[in-house]
Amino acid sequence: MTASSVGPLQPGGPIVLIGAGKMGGALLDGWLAGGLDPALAAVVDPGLPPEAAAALKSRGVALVPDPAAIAAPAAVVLAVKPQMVADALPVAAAFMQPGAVLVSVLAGVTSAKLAAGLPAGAAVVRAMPNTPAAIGRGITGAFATAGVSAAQTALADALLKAGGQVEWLDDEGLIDAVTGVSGSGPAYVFLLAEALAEAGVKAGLPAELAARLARATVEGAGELLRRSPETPETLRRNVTSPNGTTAAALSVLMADDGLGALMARAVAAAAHRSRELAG
Ligand SMILES: NC(=O)C1=CN([C@@H]2O[C@H](COP(=O)(O)OP(=O)(O)OC[C@H]3O[C@@H](n4cnc5c(N)ncnc54)[C@H](O)[C@@H]3O)[C@@H](O)[C@H]2O)C=CC1
Ligand SMILES: O=C(O)[C@@H]1CCC=N1
Repeated sequence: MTASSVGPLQPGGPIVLIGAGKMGGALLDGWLAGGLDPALAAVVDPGLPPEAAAALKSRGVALVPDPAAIAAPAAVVLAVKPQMVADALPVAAAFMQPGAVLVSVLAGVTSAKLAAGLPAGAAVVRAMPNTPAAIGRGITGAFATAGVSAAQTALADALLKAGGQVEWLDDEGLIDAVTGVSGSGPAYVFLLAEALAEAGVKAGLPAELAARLARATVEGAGELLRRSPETPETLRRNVTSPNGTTAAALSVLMADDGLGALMARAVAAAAHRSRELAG
């Protein structure tokens, strides 16, 4: 498993996005911000709110219900809910002309299940991004099936990298754990901000002040982690005076039944659900 190299976003043909909700929309934003010609982006999403559809059109992105309207797509990106895959996969299949690569971001839906609904021999990449992709700060785990060419892998890499870092996986089975760590992970961090604010209220702070303190603390710690060469452990130790206040808090959080055990259970539950969604 290696981090991929940086490559320019040169699709060499239209990119069809099926499902432009939170994740698909974040990816599309990344492609456009990364310089993708809007004329090369097409969206299929019958459920898009009118204002979202109008915003796409005003950016020059076509809403395309008809596969015949798109000549030789380079990639078809599938970003509907896993529960909608039976409806959306035939739509994707209709756009999958020879040479196109399907990139799926669906949690739990295996490449074998995707391939079974596509033209024989279709190239499939299974990916698990996360919502910080909306600001180019996401991280994606991706797996390319055997039929994906080097050029198609490079295109998928460039499309996913528009949302941040990409880690290519040698084993599709790792995607369930990737989902538990980074796919779902932003929610854990947002929950930390919520829980810290609630704890502040319980400790006597006004709610709005507690929310501001908690939010800025999560933001600041995340940014420090980003900019510092130090490990999370060293940064944690830097906060912790011997026998001080942080040590008192960490004796709770790092107890045997503390955050480590809780996080392990949470990630295992997400990975288990990902395997369940695979059916
Ligand atoms: N939201 C997240 O943090 C992440 C989501 N994912 C995956 O991304 C996928 C989408 O999730 P969200 O964006 O959160 O959901 P969402 O509900 O925001 O977006 C799904 C979109 O698909 C559209 N859609 C439904 N049926 C369709 C069809 N037959 N044809 C075309 N479009 C159709 C809906 O109108 C909607 O706009 C899921 O499979 C999820 O597992 C992956 C990583 C992170
Ligand atoms: O909750 C979910 O199922 C999706 C996949 C990872 C993040 N959101």
